[in-house]
Amino acid sequence: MSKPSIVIAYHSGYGHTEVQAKAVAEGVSEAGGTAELLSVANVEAIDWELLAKADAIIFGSPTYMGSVSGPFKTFMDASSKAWSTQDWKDKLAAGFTNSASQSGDKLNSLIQMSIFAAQHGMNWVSLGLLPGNNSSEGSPEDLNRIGSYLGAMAQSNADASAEIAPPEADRKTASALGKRVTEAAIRWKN
Ligand SMILES: Cc1cc2nc3c(=O)[nH]c(=O)nc-3n(C[C@H](O)[C@H](O)[C@H](O)COP(=O)(O)O)c2cc1C
Repeated sequence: MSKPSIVIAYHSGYGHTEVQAKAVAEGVSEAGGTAELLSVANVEAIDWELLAKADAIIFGSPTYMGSVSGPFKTFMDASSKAWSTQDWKDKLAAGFTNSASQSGDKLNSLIQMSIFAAQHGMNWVSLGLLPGNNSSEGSPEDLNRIGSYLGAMAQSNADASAEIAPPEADRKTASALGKRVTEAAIRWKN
């Protein structure tokens, strides 16, 4: 069986969400998938063919003003052409987001992505990790330290560069999402 093709369609204004996207890609490769990083920053340059051929699409956006970023929303709206022909129907989907605050209303971005995937007839894959850092035994180094279920969340201090933010725990959480989607895609293809 050929390797599942997983496209990571993301926007990142200042590089932090791109770090998360690259960590997702690492998880995909580790689990035996082919990861393609696709920036959607320029809607005119999006490779729609690549998306149409993927087994799974993992969506990623920073949370800006409590929702997905403007460029990511432009990509969502431009995908209405693929929606009209149901190009992405029955593919797997998942999502990740990053913002400065611990919450920062990141959940809203993941909800937007999951509804977007449903409109395309896709099957949403959750994060599949228990929450970390939620007991006296926990620590900020825990996997899923922010305690998300719908997708992978990351938090980047507003004054920290993408060299150091988001921190390692959030990068590992993003990799775990890439791994989970790839494993699901292998089962889905069988
Ligand atoms: C226009 C704008 C709006 C933002 N809104 C939020 C927000 O609603 N919640 C939050 O926690 N952080 C917010 N932030 C902070 C970003 O989410 C954070 O800096 C993130 O790491 C940026 O990711 P990027 O480097 O991939 O663009 C906002 C930043 C910008 C530029």
